[in-house]
Amino acid sequence: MNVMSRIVPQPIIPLGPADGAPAPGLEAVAITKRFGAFTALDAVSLKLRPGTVHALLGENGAGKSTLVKCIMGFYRPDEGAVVVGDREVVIGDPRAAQTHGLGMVYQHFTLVPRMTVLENLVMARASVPAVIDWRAERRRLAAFLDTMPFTVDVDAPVATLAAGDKQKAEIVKQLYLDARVLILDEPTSVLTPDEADEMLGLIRGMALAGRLSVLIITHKFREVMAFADDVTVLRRGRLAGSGAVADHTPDSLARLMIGDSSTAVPVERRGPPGTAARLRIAGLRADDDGGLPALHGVDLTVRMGEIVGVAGVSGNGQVELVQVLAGQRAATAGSVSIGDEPYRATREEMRRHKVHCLPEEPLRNACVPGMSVAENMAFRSFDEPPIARGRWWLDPAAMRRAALDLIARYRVKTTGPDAPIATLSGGNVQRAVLARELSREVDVLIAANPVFGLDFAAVADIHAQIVEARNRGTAVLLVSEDLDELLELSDRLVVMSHGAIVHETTPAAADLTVIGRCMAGH
Ligand SMILES: Nc1ncnc2c1ncn2[C@@H]1O[C@H](COP(=O)(O)OP(=O)(O)OP(=O)(O)O)[C@@H](O)[C@H]1O
Repeated sequence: MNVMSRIVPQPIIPLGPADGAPAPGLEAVAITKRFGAFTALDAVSLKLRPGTVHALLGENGAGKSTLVKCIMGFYRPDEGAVVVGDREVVIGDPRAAQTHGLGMVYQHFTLVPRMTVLENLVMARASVPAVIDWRAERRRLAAFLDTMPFTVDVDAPVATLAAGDKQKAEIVKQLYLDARVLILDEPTSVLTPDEADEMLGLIRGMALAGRLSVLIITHKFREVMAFADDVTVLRRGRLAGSGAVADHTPDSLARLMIGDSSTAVPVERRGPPGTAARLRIAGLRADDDGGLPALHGVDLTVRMGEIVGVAGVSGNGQVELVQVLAGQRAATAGSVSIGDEPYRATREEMRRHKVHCLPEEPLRNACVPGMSVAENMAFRSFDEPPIARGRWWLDPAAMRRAALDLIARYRVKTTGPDAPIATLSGGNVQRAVLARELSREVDVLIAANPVFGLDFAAVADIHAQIVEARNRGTAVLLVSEDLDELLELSDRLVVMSHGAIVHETTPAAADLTVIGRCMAGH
């Protein structure tokens, strides 16, 4: 335990969630939210019934996060009200949401990795005593966990937990903070399908038992159909439909989400991959941020016109591999070559070999959040005509024109090319980066979870573009945590575990049990 662990007796405070009172419902009534001249939510209402799971659906940029942020006090709605139980409440900030029994679990983990679960939970409380009685806190948490349908190792540092356990710890944290209405923003996107089902099953069980009311943002119809009682669908900031899930099918939900717009037709892989190796990785080693070895000698070849899928549980070196190939991390040993030339991922080499990267978390890893959409879209082209004029000058009008073209072609939802890219919805940041990277000639494409957080129409679009690039001869290294995506798109599939390639197969010959075992490190 850390330096704060001085032991001083403290009274044990009773915990709310196990006190037997049923969880309240939540209502958002005619919420309107404007950003300048843009109306992100237009009189949207949503009713979460007590003790139920309610799915919130909508394409990227439909307004789901904005609605949730209005409920949780991150934003003040311009009009409308929030009702918890039978009382209208004004939630000025997220701390106030906590006092009304509202808790939020995000897509990305928020617990401090180096602290234990217990330390995280105690430190997250609204008021933390100056001197903490860790023994009493531990007893209190153990008693609380006894009332839960799952266990979490409270003494484990969060960094050592598997993704599913981290997400459980995030949920435990909210319940420990007395949340009775839980809002989950794409909670399963970092989990394997089994972990997702387990977590959603537990949540649903707790809702059925009346301990929780749950609002869940998700893009996965399967999860809606299997785990939600009710559904609300948003389209372009308006309510498109709502009702019991039992009255819907995935098709009817898809229609509510996108109206009459069409989705991309799947593209078949045409012809066998080329014979010439384009990207060759040999004995590649690299350290992680903490200086510990993350890549232990990766050997991998991608041919022209081939998609090589890299499967694996996150945290097995995939991030470091992509970073080395993108020039964001130095290798400690081994080599990478493109064609017959050594490749060190300098800007000049990336341009010459037409190497393009779609990293994870593009807002963090591939954008400057405060810069405009147009500027971010020009990162690849600002020093070339027509945007560059001579050696020193940029032509802002040419940059804007190029951005307007990409915004239209890649259907990026933004108020315009001058908007800071951080104001776009998560999915639309992703689209903007994809537009920048895929709209040029691409010989080598390195993509890490390229459809993470995208709605189903955008997923179809991006998948079609990746396969089209492959059919044109691009060598594609596709790193993904979604095995279905890899099986659908790849010519060849490898499994990465503990920083090395441990298995190779084709999708046709793939044995899921073997892949699962390799992913688990056995
Ligand atoms: N702070 C802000 N300033 C300006 N516009 C914003 C801001 N926050 C959100 N928007 C806009 O509001 C709209 C709704 O965004 P929101 O993030 O709610 O969408 P979403 O449905 O959650 O999408 P995704 O599935 O991509 O996460 C988007 O067009 C977005 O650009």
